[in-house]
Amino acid sequence: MRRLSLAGDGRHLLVPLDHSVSDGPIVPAGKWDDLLRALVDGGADGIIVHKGRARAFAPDILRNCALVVHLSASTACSADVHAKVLVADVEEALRLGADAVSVHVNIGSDTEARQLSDLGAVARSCDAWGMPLIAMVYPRGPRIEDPRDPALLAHLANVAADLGADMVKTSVALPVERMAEVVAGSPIPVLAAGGPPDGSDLVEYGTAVMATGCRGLAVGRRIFSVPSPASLVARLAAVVHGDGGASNGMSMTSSSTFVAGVA
Ligand SMILES: O=C(CO)COP(=O)(O)O
Ligand SMILES: N[C@@H](CC=O)C(=O)O
Repeated sequence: MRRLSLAGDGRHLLVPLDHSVSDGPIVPAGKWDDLLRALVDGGADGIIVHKGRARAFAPDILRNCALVVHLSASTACSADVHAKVLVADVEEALRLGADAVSVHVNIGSDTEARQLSDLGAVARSCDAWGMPLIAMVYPRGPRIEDPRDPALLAHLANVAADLGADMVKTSVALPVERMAEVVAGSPIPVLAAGGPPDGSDLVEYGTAVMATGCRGLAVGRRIFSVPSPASLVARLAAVVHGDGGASNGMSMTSSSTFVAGVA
């Protein structure tokens, strides 16, 4: 777990890059190494990728940035986009040099039961190998009325903890201040997933989220779609690791037609 926090303060700035499976290319194929270098230079604590992608970049590119191998997948083309399935296992992640693995569970989806079973099985394997497990547990599907409800999100954090995850990554409550209730109800550290739902300033949002007691941020498209990811990551890393970040005002304009938007 220490490898997931460069400052050793138990806080984490993770950059999920699993969108290439769910939604399509996030940057041109030839730009992946540049993106990774920018994230590392900016001070990201870790990246989250699928197994094939982890094989595709130079092993030394991450230096002391942690590698989290994501074990779940679904695509936007699916009849049920919320039906995540396991596409890799802990042993494969170990062979790739992963510092942790992540599993995605959509609570409230039609396939929730199978996804919970998958999380339990991966947790068992993580326990056997001493592999840290991040559970991405989201309220998504036909039975979810308010995906930003703090009580619901606290329930999800407990699902993650009780099934054996070391950290839970989930949606942020609205209003953001009420994320403190989720954190207070969670036996394990909570990572806030995604950027502000209204598309507002990411650094200000991250500051407000960290103030609720979240142990870190996991932000993908609001980072990889800006022209200068390194400087944005540096500002977010400062927020996460404690000095509150530099001044706001960086352009959040998307640089391309690749995956963009907010969670
Ligand atoms: O956690 C995430 C993907 O795994 C969040 O990604 P975004 O920040 O792009 O919404
Ligand atoms: N983990 C996310 C991927 C990017 O948004 C998801 O599958 O929904």
